[in-house]
Amino acid sequence: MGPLKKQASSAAEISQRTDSRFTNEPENRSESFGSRLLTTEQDVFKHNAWDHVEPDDEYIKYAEQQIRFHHENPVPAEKKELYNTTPATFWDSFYANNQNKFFKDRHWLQIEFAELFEWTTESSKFQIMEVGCGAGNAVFPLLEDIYDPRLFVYACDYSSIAVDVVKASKAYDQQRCAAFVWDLASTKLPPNVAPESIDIMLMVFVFSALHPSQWKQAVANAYQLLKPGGVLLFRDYGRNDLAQLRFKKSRLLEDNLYIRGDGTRVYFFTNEELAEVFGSLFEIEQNAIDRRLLINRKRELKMYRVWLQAKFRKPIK
Ligand SMILES: C[S@@+](CC[C@H](N)C(=O)[O-])C[C@H]1O[C@@H](n2cnc3c(N)ncnc32)[C@H](O)[C@@H]1O
Repeated sequence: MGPLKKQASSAAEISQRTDSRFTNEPENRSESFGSRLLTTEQDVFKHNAWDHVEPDDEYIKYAEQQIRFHHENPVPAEKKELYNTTPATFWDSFYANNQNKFFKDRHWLQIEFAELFEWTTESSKFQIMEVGCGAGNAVFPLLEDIYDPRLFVYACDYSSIAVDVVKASKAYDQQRCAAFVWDLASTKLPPNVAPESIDIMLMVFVFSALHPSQWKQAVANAYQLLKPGGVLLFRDYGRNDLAQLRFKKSRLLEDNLYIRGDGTRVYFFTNEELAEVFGSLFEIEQNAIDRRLLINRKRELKMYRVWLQAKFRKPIK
């Protein structure tokens, strides 16, 4: 029997999945990756956004120019260590300032990651774990949308303030979820989660906060926590996303790794990198680019957003 769930959101509800500084996630999406297609270039300034548009030559030139500029103006050498030694403290300050007011709820999960809602299990439990849960913008919609008593959700983050925010929510129910501090790049697994016990792991805009030297450990941790046959659902920034190109000087830490104004790190991935990093342990079920062209109609400006979405399955031994 599948989980008891609230039915797929209405168009109005889906349109609530609006932008945030981090994601600019598509609005009004009723199917995977959106469906407003630009068929003739003459139409481009008729709407605010188009799906699946490849960048034009002008943008490609702009991208190359910006990346060159970033390399000519990196983070000053003496500051690099600060950002890499205690990255969680910057997220702590972020949540101390913003609490749960920053991110929008991730209601698009029902469309992009239907696995979260369509499971069947013979066992008495179905366990979902979100790593980098932030203020709970994925966890709480999941708990609300899936009523099944067999569901248990682990929500962890390396920012203890984020975890406090989750625990302080009225929707936090200890019978149905557990929030705790854990660093995805740690060499130790979380003591309260049994190895090979997780059915689905969710990583939404968290992998980009790691330093590339931490990727291998993070992937190994995810692999160890997932059940054989379990799946890791991934969404994060893609290479040459507008958020990358817009960085000013003194923000580039390393190739494609930047420091935001608030000190948090962000990396911009390619599909090839994901295939290399996850493919060594996981079967790749999806490794897709979600592109969206945003239009400033008044200024006739084109802005390209790029996200990567992937599904990595732990093989059954
Ligand atoms: C951009 S926010 C996304 C939050 C949430 N996933 C969402 O979509 O609303 C990234 C989150 O990942 C957390 N994070 C970054 N690196 C982490 C790590 N190594 N281990 C655990 N959490 C981490 C940050 O503290 C932050 O809460």
